[in-house]
Amino acid sequence: MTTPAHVRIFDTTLRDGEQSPGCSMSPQQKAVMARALAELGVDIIETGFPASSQSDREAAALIARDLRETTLCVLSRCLAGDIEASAKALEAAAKPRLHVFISTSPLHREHKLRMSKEEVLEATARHVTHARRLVDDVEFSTEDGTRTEEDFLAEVIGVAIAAGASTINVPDTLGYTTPAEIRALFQRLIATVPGARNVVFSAHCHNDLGMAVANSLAAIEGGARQVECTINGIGERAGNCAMEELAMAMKVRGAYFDADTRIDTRRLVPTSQLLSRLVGMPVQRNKAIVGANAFAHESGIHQHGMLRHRGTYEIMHPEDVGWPASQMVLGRHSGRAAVAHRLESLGHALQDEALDRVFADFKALCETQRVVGDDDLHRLVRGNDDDDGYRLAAMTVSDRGRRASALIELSGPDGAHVAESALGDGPVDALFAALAAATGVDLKLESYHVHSVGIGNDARGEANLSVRCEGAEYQGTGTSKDIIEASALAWLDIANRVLRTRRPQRLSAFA
Ligand SMILES: CC(=O)SCCNC(=O)CCNC(=O)[C@H](O)C(C)(C)COP(=O)(O)OP(=O)(O)OC[C@H]1O[C@@H](n2cnc3c(N)ncnc32)[C@H](O)[C@@H]1OP(=O)(O)O
Ligand SMILES: CC(C)C(=O)C(=O)O
Repeated sequence: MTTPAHVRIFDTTLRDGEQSPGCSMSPQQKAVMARALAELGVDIIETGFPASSQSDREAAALIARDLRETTLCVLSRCLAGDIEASAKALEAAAKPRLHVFISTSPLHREHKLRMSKEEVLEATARHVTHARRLVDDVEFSTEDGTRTEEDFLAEVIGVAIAAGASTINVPDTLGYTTPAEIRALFQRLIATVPGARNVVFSAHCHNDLGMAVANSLAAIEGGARQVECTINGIGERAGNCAMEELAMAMKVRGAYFDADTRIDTRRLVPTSQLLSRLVGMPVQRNKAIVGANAFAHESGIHQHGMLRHRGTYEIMHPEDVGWPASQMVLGRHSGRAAVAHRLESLGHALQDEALDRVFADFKALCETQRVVGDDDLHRLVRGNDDDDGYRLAAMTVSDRGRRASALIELSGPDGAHVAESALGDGPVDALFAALAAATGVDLKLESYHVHSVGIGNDARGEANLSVRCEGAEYQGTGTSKDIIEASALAWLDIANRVLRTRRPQRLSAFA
């Protein structure tokens, strides 16, 4: 048995990731993120581009004081001023790396740099040599390398190695290559460039065609022993190779790649969530590994399989990436097995006709409600002898003046009416405050989206809320021609469920 090759994880969330529009971080935010990345087990952290801003210089210094075990890297163009600014920013680092890059492709040479091949070769030799005089560990990148003539790419890399670079990064800057191409490119470069076997080859793949992770894995197959990636795949345009996906692919398919990383995969979800909070960019629910749906199962056939053996529909354990557990979400696609299982775990061991009746009611409820929660199931077991909670009777929302105001009237559970008004920072804020005052339910809003469903005259606004209340998470939906009313209905959808959970549960007629 061979020992799996170690692939270094070079995290560029704080440099290329930060180039994602709207994702700039302050030096303090970067320091928090850098610590999380070190705890995650990354080998190298690229903290920024010192020549570009005071913030990047401060971040490099702040992180250098804090992290003594991780290699800290900063980026520079082939310009003496950039390299000097980078070396200065790295002064406090225990393990500094200076990263120098230049474009090599014909398009970039001609239109961007306006340099000939000879000038690119000369700049590479001069600036890598300069960087090496200041810092021992120098990485060199051939920007747009995968769109470069291969013989010229090999020549530039040879010059960089001769000048002292110990890591050679070949970026797929535009996310243009394919797995087969990049695998073969790395194999040929490593086999033919003089000195290539004495340095570490690195891949830096962008996601313009959605292939960044596949291309990075293929580069590893081709001999790359460093991969540059970001948390949540953030980065320029469609982003960079997503570290969580790469690390889990290498863990789950370890035998196939015969290579591993030092990533503590149980920290992937917390680190992803930290970044999402720091840059204010939510992770899409269906994102592999770290998306909220990555281990959630809704359809009956899958839930039935999962109940028999989780391996039927899961290739990894949610706990291994930092989620507490898999989720069985009950909705329109769920079947009897999952509903019966959930009912049983709630103390309602129903069978035969009793289960048939509750399951039929469950399916009917799913026609109007996307997700059916435990309180809904309790209610279905009891039969619909209960009231349906608060209903919206009237609503006036005004956004004139300095603060918005809302006046709402609800018909209450016992037929009584309740009216409340409130001010807020905007119409929805005022509306939710009035609803909270009227129902006595305090919902902590986590996300709020409104979108249109249907087309033409049939179009309606659908509001989706995610909230926390009394230690539990809830999702609510409301639909109306008026998006403010849809928001009120979504809010009441949740509040009524919260109120039901507060009532003592009556014994099930069927249990
Ligand atoms: C693929 C990548 O991710 S590359 C890294 C991208 N990151 C950044 O751009 C960091 C943020 N950038 C900045 O703050 C600014 O662009 C700065 C400070 C770097 C430069 O600002 P400015 O001096 O105003 O230049 P500007 O951004 O307009 O143009 C870039 C210049 O760098 C030159 N350049 C680009 N890459 C390189 C390189 N690798 N080596 C040498 N020069 C380069 C361009 O040719 C252009 O030069 P010119 O002004 O003489 O035509
Ligand atoms: C500068 C290099 C490493 C880069 O970010 C790219 O080419 O995408």
